Amino acid sequence: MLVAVEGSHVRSQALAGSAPVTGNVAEDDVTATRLAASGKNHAEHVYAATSVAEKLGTLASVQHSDPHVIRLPRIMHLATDISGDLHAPATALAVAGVVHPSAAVCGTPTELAARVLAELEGFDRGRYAGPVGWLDADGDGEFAIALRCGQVSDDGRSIRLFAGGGIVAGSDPSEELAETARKFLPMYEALSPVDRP
Ligand SMILES: C=C(O[C@@H]1C=C(C(=O)O)C=C[C@H]1O)C(=O)O
Repeated sequence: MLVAVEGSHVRSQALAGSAPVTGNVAEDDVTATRLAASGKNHAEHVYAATSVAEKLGTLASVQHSDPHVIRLPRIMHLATDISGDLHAPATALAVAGVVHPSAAVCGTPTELAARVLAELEGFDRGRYAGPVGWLDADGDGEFAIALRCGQVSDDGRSIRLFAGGGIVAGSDPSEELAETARKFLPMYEALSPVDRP
């Protein structure tokens, strides 16, 4: 979740550092313990959490939890909850505009990382990692990052899926590729012609 604003209260959850979920609880428990103890994943996570806390810190007095593991159906992540009270009234949209893009999707420092990615990636990210959410008439609302989605071609005959991962010193290219492939699974399943109950 990128940002939620309710009155003067603001919160965010930074996710970065990943490991597979198999559905075997005992195996996943071991993986979660390893993820929480992994120096490389912790370093990656700190970049993401710090970037959110710093950006939010320009608008609010913030506090944050310790990193903890959250499990999704196919993947688990290190998560840090960040919250605070806004110094001055701001809408959820305005806060999202300040916090996005965080290091989790763009790298850090933001401007330099965005420039380097534009030079090196060799393709247009399109709507990758765009914030989506809602906003009410008072400015309260909630925005999440639309990650691991796809864009249907103009002729409606193909879809291009996007997913990525945080690369830090100590990242192993083949592991990062496997992690990125895992991030596509929900979309593959949603798009699969196989009937599911
Ligand atoms: C960059 C993506 O995901 C982000 C990167 C993660 C990671 O590298 O561990 C985990 C969660 C997201 O904050 C993506 O899915 O494209």
